[in-house]
Amino acid sequence: MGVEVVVDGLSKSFGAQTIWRDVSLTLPSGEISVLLGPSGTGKSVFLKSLVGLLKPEQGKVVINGTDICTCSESDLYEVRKLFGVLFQDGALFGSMNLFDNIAFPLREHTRKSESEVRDVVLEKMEMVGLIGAEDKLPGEISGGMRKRAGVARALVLDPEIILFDEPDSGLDPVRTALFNQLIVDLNAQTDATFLIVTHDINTARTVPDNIGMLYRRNLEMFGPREVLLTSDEKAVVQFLNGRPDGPIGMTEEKDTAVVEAELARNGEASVPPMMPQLDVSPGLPQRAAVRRRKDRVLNQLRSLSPTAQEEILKSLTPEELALYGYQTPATGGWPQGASQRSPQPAPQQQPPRPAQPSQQPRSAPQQPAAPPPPQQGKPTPYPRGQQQEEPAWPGGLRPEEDSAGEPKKRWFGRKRGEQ
Ligand SMILES: Nc1ncnc2c1ncn2[C@@H]1O[C@H](COP(=O)(O)OP(=O)(O)OP(=O)(O)O)[C@@H](O)[C@H]1O
Repeated sequence: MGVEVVVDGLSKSFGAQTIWRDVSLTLPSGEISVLLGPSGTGKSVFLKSLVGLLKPEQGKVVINGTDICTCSESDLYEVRKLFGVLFQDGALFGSMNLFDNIAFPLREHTRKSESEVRDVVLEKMEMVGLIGAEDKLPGEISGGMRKRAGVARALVLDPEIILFDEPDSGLDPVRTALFNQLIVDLNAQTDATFLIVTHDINTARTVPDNIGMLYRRNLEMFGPREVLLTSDEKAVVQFLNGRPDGPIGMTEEKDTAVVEAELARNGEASVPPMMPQLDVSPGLPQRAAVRRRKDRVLNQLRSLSPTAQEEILKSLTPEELALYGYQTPATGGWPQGASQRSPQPAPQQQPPRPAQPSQQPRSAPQQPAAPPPPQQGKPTPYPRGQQQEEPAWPGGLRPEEDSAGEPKKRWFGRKRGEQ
């Protein structure tokens, strides 16, 4: 299983230019996260900071207990071995064929024999659908194939964290959709922690488990996909709809009065409806992260926005609803923010392993409504150590204590300006 990446209070500037400040988020183990944001908001700078290529002035990036912002060079070298990175253009050596490009990290960083190198390279080329193209030069293949070769090279050292910097750049919509499928399939096969930086709205809507957005030098929000994809924040709605009218301008954010005038003239856009998350391709193992995520998100459900709660509950099968102790009201509709927990404790049994439970929103089962139960702890179906109930929305902030015992905010649903 991939490792968790904990980012805490990270700030980065270049001279007088603040790129972003006080960024805190956790990339959950083995899950797919997407980082959105208008051009120039520092997404690539963020990726480089995660691998220690850039040094933020403040904050921590903790991976396997090591803060890579302050650790020694030798510790940083060790932590970097956990990463695979897909750069925008694949970053292949133009004079080497694909086989040698993909073999390069193995020959540089391991003592594998040539026959072992061959086995690994062919295995990874097969995973990305490039078998048969071993002898091609990067200049002889399409942009999509170059990206897949870049992914194969990122995979050869069996990384636990994989970063994708705009995997859709330069790809047509069909190739982008195919690449998105590849990302989901690779996540199922590796169970590594994925972070994707993208501008592609379809990618954001169909691939990740979690989404964040950088905007106005802040992490506007980060959390389960349902939070951002149902958000009515003006910048998020503008971004998801790809509209010119809204607070995001050409270079900087626009004046409030200009935004108001634009929205009054053109009408406010609404949040596009949720799309189902992509399923893995037939014949591949299910993503182990789906089950872990469900357990994690259901544990913090009450801290999320009402619309996100509703979407998350709609994605559960009736069996899962019962297992987690929720049931739908008789109307079949979800009350705003009142995800109802069944008064009956969920049975202690192995959870079902549905084929791909979160793929299609399921129609709400028609059951009698349960009265709102007293809030009480309930064993999780997928226990992973001590987990705590989250505070109820609004705010959605995840209180923790810092070393001075003061409450500290991290993670989900954090909005600009909220303390
Ligand atoms: N090494 C550097 N030195 C100085 N400024 C830099 C450096 N790297 C990035 N920047 C600046 O940081 C800002 C954010 O750049 P970055 O490439 O991270 O944005 P981005 O969100 O990835 O943009 P895009 O979506 O267009 O790729 C830009 O203003 C850029 O000029």
